[in-house]
Amino acid sequence: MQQAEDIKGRFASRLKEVAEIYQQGDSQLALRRLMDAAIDTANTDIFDAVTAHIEWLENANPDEAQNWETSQTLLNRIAAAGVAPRTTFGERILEASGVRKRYTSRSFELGPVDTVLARGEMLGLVGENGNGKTTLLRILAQELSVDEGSIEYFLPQSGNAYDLRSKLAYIPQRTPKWFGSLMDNLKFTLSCYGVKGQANESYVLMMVARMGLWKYKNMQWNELSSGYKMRFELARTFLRRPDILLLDEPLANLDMQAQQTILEDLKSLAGSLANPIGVVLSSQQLYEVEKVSDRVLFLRRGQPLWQDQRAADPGDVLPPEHFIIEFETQSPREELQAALAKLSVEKISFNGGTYVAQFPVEVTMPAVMEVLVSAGISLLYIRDISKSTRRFFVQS
Ligand SMILES: Nc1ncnc2c1ncn2[C@@H]1O[C@H](COP(=O)(O)OP(=O)(O)OP(=O)(O)O)[C@@H](O)[C@H]1O
Repeated sequence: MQQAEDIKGRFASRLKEVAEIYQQGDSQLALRRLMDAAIDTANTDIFDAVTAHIEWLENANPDEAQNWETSQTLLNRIAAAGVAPRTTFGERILEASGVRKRYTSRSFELGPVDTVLARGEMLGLVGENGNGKTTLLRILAQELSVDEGSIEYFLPQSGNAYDLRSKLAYIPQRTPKWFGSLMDNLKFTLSCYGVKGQANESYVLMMVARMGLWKYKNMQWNELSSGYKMRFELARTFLRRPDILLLDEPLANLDMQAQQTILEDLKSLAGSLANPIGVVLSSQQLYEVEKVSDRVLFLRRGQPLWQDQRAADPGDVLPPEHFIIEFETQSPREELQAALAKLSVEKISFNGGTYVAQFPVEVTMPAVMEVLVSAGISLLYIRDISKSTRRFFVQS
């Protein structure tokens, strides 16, 4: 009961947030958030109203005021329809303990990996090529067996291996080619779950709109770019309503803008109020993944390093022990060392074109900037990586 009241309150505040985003003038983002709320209603009349709105936006090219007026009516309808939660946000759905896998032919060993995943949570798996990300994802997807350790899934009605597999969605790095139109493929997927007729059409169109595929709905596989192929895979996967989504390098071949949009979309779809899911995604795009993930696991030569190595539970985030920056400069190294010595620099290393400097934890970015500027050192780039798993990349 308490949970239902809580979700009602959160739904209302999400709708309020959408209205605020419209008023701030970011109508693209507002529309995506409006669609997330619409999907949470699980109401096909609402889906039809939203897709009619998308069609109108495409054809009528309204100004901001007209757009806001019709969007507001839609928001009121979504508020009246309400949210129908199917699962509980935040409950633990996966627990891996002491997972190990060996490939003796390559003398590669993964693990031991211990981790947990909750509904609505995103776990980022980062590391350079060949460090075991795909192996771990495939183990979590039940595609590979473990040599040691165990994985427990806490999912309803997943008593046998087939039921469990239907609740886990794994999107590999290279997805297979499909035939026919994008729309027909999505309709077929949904019909396999027993959704037929008008309800099928309404739900698929809603998902097509949400994933930014509206203009591409009649296109075929070879007419879509890598980014839109990934969007199609995500649409198809979300129609299956998995409990756990495992994605291998979904950002590969995408430009920066497309990477950001996919990550934000994943985050908000995972955090759905009606149907929150757990997401694990692997990537080499460390900063982008860190921005949206609740936790990050860094893999180096199969060994897991958590964002916070001192935490008893991988979910805990403790304050950093050092202040660490990464930067680029063309100034001489001696000048740099002399300037940073004023802040009791503990370590300076040069790694792949960038410097990394470690200081006592009380040092701040403005203090660093001040000593560098007064020593006449010009910077090409600077970033605080005290909390980032980037510090593991540079310590190897
Ligand atoms: N089926 C297999 N048999 C033997 N060795 C394998 C197998 N699959 C992967 N490996 C090896 O295990 C190591 C980890 O590979 P994995 O694909 O898990 O890493 P990754 O971090 O996902 O890298 P990538 O992004 O390149 O896939 C690599 O050395 C790889 O060559």
